[in-house]
Amino acid sequence: MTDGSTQTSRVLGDAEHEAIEELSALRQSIDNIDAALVHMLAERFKFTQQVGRLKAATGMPASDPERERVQIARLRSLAEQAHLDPAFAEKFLNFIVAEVIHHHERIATTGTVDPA
Ligand SMILES: O=C(O)C(=O)C[C@]1(C(=O)O)C=C[C@@H](O)C=C1
Repeated sequence: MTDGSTQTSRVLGDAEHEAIEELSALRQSIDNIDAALVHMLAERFKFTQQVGRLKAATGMPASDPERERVQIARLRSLAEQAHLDPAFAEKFLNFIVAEVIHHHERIATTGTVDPA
């Protein structure tokens, strides 16, 4: 067919094809970053479990609000430099630290972070 509507739909088809290719490439990079985040978080939790065992063995409290204050100030500043919302960076750290504190408490009471 040579009418205008068929021509329009062929051009749109090419644009859609390019958009799908671009979306796929962007998603590959997002998947790589998500994988890196999981690996980095796994390493962080390995270290915090060592901290939990140290704190439990020596009777130190699970949480350290002064340390958290310093971490939040540092991450907010890094986030600003990186053009990431500092409020999001703070929420993200708080979310992780809350889980770490649960782990510390479980280590102190049961000796392990594994659920009973
Ligand atoms: O540094 C500590 O004392 C920790 O227990 C680790 C950690 C953290 O995940 O960064 C967790 C809990 C504390 O309140 C402060 C920091």
